[in-house]
Amino acid sequence: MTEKNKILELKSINKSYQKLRVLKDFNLEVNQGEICCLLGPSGSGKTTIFRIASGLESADSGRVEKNNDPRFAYVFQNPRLLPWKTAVENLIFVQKNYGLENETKLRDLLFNLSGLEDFKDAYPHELSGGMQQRLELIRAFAVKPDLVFLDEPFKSLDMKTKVNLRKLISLIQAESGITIFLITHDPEEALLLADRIYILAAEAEGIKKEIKIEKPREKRKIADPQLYQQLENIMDIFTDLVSDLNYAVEDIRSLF
Ligand SMILES: Nc1ncnc2c1ncn2[C@@H]1O[C@H](COP(=O)(O)OP(=O)(O)OP(=O)(O)O)[C@@H](O)[C@H]1O
Repeated sequence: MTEKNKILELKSINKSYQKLRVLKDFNLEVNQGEICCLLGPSGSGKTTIFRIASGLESADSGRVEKNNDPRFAYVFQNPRLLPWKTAVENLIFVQKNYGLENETKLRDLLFNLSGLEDFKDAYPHELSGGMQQRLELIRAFAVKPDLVFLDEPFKSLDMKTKVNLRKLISLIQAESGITIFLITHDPEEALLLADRIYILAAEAEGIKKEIKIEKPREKRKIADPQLYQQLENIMDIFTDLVSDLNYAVEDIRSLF
């Protein structure tokens, strides 16, 4: 990879599961120090892209290029914490892979920022779903990664936890310069967090549109006319992808 600002690039990726073609000649790039978001409807191949980009799964053909052997960290849709280890032991466990187990100050900072400072010695089953997701998130940052993959990290979280997690990600990213690759189906989440959004079409059609959000993250509000217009544009694209059920109107009227 020659361009300095790219940390990850997917080139001409093809992927099928049996007869189902999920990715066809798919291209995408993630730039150093940005929050890059992949936004798409359910089943459009987001998790498949995430797994291929992060090296958890191989493509049928195509190339994944990385710049300077970046350190990856992952946050999955459902927390994958080690149930037999306490919260702090979960962090130490992943830090050990990189010789970072003595980074006590970093761990303390992450526990404080996430509001989990009183739960360092709790086991995952003693934490609520939102707390587990926060722990999973700070565990990813605890390894001082170059690139964090977030696969729908806010799924099934309540509003307050979502807002807090967004703030946490935004602050750490802004101050550390860590690159984030966020996967989501929620346009609002993408607009509030991302510097750049790739909108994914359904059925192996690739990227439908790329949007850059210039406004500083801390000043973004969905009610802002500019951002709201972007949201409308995204919703229009999504609406095009939604199945038309009008064919059933007569049947619904007659059968109920
Ligand atoms: N291991 C697998 N074996 C067979 N089919 C698969 C496999 N993984 C994914 N698929 C199929 O590939 C398509 C894309 O799935 P993927 O999970 O990448 O989509 P997604 O956009 O992440 O969806 P969601 O938002 O619902 O998680 C789906 O039709 C899914 O059924």
